[in-house]
Amino acid sequence: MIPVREALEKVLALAEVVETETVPLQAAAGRVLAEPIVARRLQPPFAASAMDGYAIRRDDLAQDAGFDVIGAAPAGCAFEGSVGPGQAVRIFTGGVVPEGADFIVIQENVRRDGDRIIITDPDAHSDNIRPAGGDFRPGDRIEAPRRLVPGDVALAAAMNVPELVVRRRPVVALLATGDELVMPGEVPKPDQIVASNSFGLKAMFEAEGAEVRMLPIARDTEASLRAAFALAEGADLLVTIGGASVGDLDIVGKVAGDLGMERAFYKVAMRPGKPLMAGRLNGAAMIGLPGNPVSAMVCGHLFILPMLCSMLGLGRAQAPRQKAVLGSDVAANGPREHYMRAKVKDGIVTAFERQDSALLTILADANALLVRPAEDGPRQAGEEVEIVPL
Ligand SMILES: Nc1nc2c(c(=O)[nH]1)N[C@H]1C(S)=C(S)[C@@H](COP(=O)(O)OP(=O)(O)OC[C@H]3O[C@@H](n4cnc5c(N)ncnc54)[C@H](O)[C@@H]3O)O[C@H]1N2
Ligand code: MOO
Repeated sequence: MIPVREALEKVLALAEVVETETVPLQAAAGRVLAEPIVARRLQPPFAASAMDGYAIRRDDLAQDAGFDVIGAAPAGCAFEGSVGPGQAVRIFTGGVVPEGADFIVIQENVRRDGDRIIITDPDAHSDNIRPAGGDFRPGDRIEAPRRLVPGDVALAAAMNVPELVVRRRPVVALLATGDELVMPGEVPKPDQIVASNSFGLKAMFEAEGAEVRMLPIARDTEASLRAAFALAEGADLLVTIGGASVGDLDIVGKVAGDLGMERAFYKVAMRPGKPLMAGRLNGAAMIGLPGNPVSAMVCGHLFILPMLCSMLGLGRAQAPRQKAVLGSDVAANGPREHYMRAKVKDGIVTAFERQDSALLTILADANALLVRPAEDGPRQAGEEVEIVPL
C-alpha cells in the first residue's frame, strides 16, 4: 500500500500530453488552448462613441449652448466631414467619432429643435468616447495553455481569429465489470443491481474535456474481460471499474497482467479507494478503480481528473484543495487517508454521519471531501481542515 501522494505521482507519470487539433470558434468553449491566440486587429479600430447623442467640440460645451446638427454617424456608417465650432453630428453607440469632435453629449442632456440642439445639462464627467485600441492592439495575445471560457471565445472572435489550436480530447475507455450489473432501464434479476459508476464517471470525465467510450459491461470471466479489453484499443486511458479487490472473482488485475500490463502500483492507503490499481497496457494508461460506487467516484476525482488535466497540457497538480473550518467534531483517523463526504457552506464543513462507500445518496448530497490525514487525531469543531471541493 502506498500513500495517496505517491500514487498520484505515479498516475501523473502515466499521463502523456495529447496532440493538438484545430477547431472553429463555435466548438472551442471548454477546450484547452494549445497555441496562443494573437489579435489581428486594433479594437476599437477607431475612436467610437460609447453613447447615443451628439459629437461636438468639448470647448463648446456650456449650459444653453446651441449647435447646428450637420450630419449623422450611426454605427457602421461614418460621417465624412469635420465638426467645427458650434456644430454637432448626430451619433449613435459604436459610431465613428467624426474629425474635429472630441466629446459626445448624451441625448438626454440636450433639447432638439429641428436641426439645432441646445445643451440642457453640460455634464462633463465623461467624454463618452472609447479610444482606438482601448480594448486590444494587433499582436496582443491570449496565452496558452488555458481552458477556454465563453469570454475567451468572444475575445478571439473580436480579434478576428476564426479557428483555434486546442488539445484533442483524451479518449477514455470506460469498462464496468461484474455479473451483478445491468444497464439502467433494464430489469435486473433479484440478485442484480443497476450499473451506476460508469455513468457518473462518464459525466465527470466529459466535464473535464475527455471523450468517453463506454464499453459493454464485462462479466466476471477471463474471456469476457479479455474481449472487453480488446475493445479499448486506441484509447489513451482505459478505466476499469470493479473486480479490483481480493475476492475470487476480482480478476481485473490478473487478466490485465496476463495481457502484459506494466503495473505502477496496486493499493493505496486511502479510504475509500484502497484497491486502486494503475499501470500501462498496450501503450495506453490504465487505471483500475474499485467497484464501490463512492470509491470509484472519489478515485475518479482525486486521480483521473488530475490525469486528464495533465494529458490536456494543463500541468501536473493534485485536485484543488481549500481550507475550511470544522462544523462538528470528528473522531481520530486510522492509518489510511480518509476522504469523508461532507457538506461545506460559508467556509464551514461538516462530514456526513454515514460514510459507507456504497452510499450514492450521500455522495450526491456532498459538495466536498473532508481530508483526514493518516493517523490524524480527533478534531474539534472550529479547527481548520483541508477539503477538496466536488
Ligand atoms: N476481504 C476484503 N474484502 C474487500 C476489501 C478488502 O480489502 N478485503 N476491500 C473492500 C474495498 S475497500 C472495496 S472498495 C471493494 C472493492 O472491490 P472491487 O473493486 O473488487 O469491486 P467489486 O467487488 O466488483 O464491487 C464492489 C461493490 O460495488 C458494486 N459495483 C461494482 N461495479 C459497479 C458499477 N459499475 N456500478 C454500480 N455498482 C458497482 C458491486 O456490486 C459491489 O457491491 O472491496 C471491498 N472488499
Ligand atoms: O476503501 Mo473501499 O474503496 O471502502 O470503498
